Amino acid sequence: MRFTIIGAGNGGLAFAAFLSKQGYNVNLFDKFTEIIEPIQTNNNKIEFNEDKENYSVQLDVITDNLNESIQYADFIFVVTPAFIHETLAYELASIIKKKQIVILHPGRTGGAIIFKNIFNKFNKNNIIGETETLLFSCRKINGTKVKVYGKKNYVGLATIPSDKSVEVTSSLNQAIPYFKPFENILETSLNNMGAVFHPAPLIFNINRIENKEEFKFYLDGITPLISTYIEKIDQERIKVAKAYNLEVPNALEWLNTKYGVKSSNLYDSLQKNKSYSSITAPSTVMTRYVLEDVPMSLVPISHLAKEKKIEVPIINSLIKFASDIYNKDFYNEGRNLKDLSMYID
Ligand SMILES: NC(=O)C1=CN([C@@H]2O[C@H](COP(=O)(O)OP(=O)(O)OC[C@H]3O[C@@H](n4cnc5c(N)ncnc54)[C@H](OP(=O)(O)O)[C@@H]3O)[C@@H](O)[C@H]2O)C=CC1
Ligand SMILES: O=C(CO)[C@H](O)[C@H](O)COP(=O)(O)O
Repeated sequence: MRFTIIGAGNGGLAFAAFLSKQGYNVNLFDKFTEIIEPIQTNNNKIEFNEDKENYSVQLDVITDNLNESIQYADFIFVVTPAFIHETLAYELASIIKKKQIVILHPGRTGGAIIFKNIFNKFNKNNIIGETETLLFSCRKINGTKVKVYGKKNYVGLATIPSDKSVEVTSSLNQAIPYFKPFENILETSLNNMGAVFHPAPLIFNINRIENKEEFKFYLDGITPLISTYIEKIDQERIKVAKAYNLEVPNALEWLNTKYGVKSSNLYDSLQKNKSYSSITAPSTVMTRYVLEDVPMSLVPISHLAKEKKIEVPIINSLIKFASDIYNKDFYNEGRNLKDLSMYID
């Protein structure tokens, strides 16, 4: 199996190193010269660190040429914030080859639909998959090194068409044995925990971020009251999932299955999650925690609710609040997933 990874950021570097270590052929693409240059000048070598495991690998190709990067790939992993999915889908649609499989790590809410609709315009029938979240909790600590704070026990993966989820997951698991087939992309999309964990704490701590205060996002940024608010967002997400006949875990259960954290309440569980203990708050308010997770996560969840006439007042008020603070119209700029029903057979 040959892999192309799009996005040499935190997750892209982690996947590239993980796969290269096992001898897989990996091409890494990023559009920004300043991102790829440090790796090129390091002789294509990147470093992976997780706990006591530390290794260095040499990538086959690192490039800012998308066409070159995908030439021989069986799997194309998109490991970027969801706000560039649409642009990327157009770029890929014109050059992708038959049988190449695209996997979004993650799709956030509805990423695979965005890709599928754009690929359809180009008469491309490639399988598109999306995961519920990124396998790794990780950060690049310099231009060539990634630190992995934790790996989920497993990550749900679904494809369009949905009857390919099992086959794609089992192929991928030969290389990365952490994926579990989900029913369809509605299940991955409604298990999007970024929607639950990211925007609210970010907004409630925005003054600290503007003041350049360094603090731990999950440990210090989520206090008991903020945690209670997060649970309300989570309850609305679960209500929406129920309207689509889907049972999704609540945030507490999710932390337990993904990270093995055991606790009776969400605040305590977030505090106890070792994978979260080192994650610092973003250094700027222009962060994916809002710019990705409001328009690409909360907004499509809100649209899914509207479709089923489900009330999600807290999610809607958070979208409005974030829009007012950021002086944007996230609701209208975000994903609306009006074609969803075509893809959840
Ligand atoms: N990192 C983590 O622990 C987790 C991440 N995720 C999700 O995984 C996905 C990937 O995350 P992560 O790897 O951390 O993302 P990064 O922020 O590291 O971004 C990945 C790559 O995309 C590039 N990028 C960012 N913005 C743009 C843009 N506007 N145009 C073109 N390229 C851009 C980045 O470049 P640049 O560096 O210049 O911004 C970077 O090279 C996201 O959806 C995220 O929410 C989910 C759970 C955990
Ligand atoms: O458990 C997760 C939800 O997707 C992430 O791993 C967690 O949110 C940490 O990653 P980040 O804060 O970088 O998104």
